[in-house]
Amino acid sequence: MTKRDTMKAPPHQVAGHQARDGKLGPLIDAAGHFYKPLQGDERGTKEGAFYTAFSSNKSIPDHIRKFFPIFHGTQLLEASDGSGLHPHLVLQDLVSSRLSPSIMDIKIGSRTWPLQSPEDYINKCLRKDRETTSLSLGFRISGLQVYGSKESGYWKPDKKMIKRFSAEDVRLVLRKFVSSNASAGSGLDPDCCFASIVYGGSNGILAQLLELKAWFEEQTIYHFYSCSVLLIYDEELVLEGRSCGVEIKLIDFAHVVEGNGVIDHNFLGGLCSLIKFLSEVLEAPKCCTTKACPQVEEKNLDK
Ligand SMILES: O=P(O)(O)O[C@@H]1[C@@H](OP(=O)(O)O)[C@H](OP(=O)(O)O)[C@H](O)[C@H](OP(=O)(O)O)[C@H]1OP(=O)(O)O
Ligand SMILES: Nc1ncnc2c1ncn2[C@@H]1O[C@H](COP(=O)(O)OP(=O)(O)O)[C@@H](O)[C@H]1O
Repeated sequence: MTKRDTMKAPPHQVAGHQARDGKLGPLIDAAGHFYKPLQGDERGTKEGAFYTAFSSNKSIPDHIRKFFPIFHGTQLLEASDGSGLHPHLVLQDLVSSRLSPSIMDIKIGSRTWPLQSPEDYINKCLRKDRETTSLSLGFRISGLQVYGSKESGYWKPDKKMIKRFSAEDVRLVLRKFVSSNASAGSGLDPDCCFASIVYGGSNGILAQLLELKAWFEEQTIYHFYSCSVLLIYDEELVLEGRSCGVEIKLIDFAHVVEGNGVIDHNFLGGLCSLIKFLSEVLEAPKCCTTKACPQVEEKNLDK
């Protein structure tokens, strides 16, 4: 059996290029590695160069480094599209240790392209920024899945639907992401059962985003265009009242450029906006009364 035979497309990928229908996309192995193929043109090289420089940059504090996937170098592997050997970034698989992960990919920044990009690329990105909430909110949802139950599986809206999300849809989806009744086509008002444990608390997503924001208020090394924050939690752990599986991670560094002593206002602005939206969910949680959230209540009573 070759190494490629033991690999598969990531079952929990929520956005980006996918290894299906003979296309080039990421692969995972059973040892917890996520292999991202270097994209053609200069994007792959740029992302590889970013990971290499970032990994050895001593000025990155550990409490910030933990928000980035661990980088294990590059490897030549049989590509998912059958085109033969292709260089892949070997990254930490951020979700392999989870049973039923709920994940959201949020592309940060009202501008997703660096100033020095070619004109046709700028036009393409500008169109997407205008058609989505990037320009109006400073971020856009690129993909998501929310775990429902063994029976209902995941709510994973398709790409076309996600691209049409308005600001109001984003508000709703951020509530659904932490609700126990967020299944497909569910017309129910999201119960936000998990909001306080996933978004709130000292280890929750808001606290982590604020830690990241504090770094962005100071760091002038990099400007992160078209980079995403992944929000990840595992309902199994949250139902046990544990916030340890709640994480944010930054991914997608194909368009990172040098900061040259200037604050990354574009990323920082998007981050502040996202923080505001999540705070609003917590301020009006409409949840976790005994009635609305029996599962959490039962577990807590058992303790
Ligand atoms: O190729 P497309 O049109 O699917 O665009 C990709 C984007 O998909 P989208 O349609 O915006 O959801 C894709 O976005 P997501 O990761 O899916 O949010 C990336 O922006 C990708 O850019 P790169 O790999 O970072 O250079 C984008 O690839 P490039 O446009 O840079 O080739
Ligand atoms: N290290 C990782 N571990 C697990 N999943 C990942 C990792 N990196 C990316 N992903 C998944 O792949 C998707 C696309 O990743 P991304 O790096 O943005 O690729 P692309 O450049 O094709 O847009 C993300 O939305 C996420 O679901």
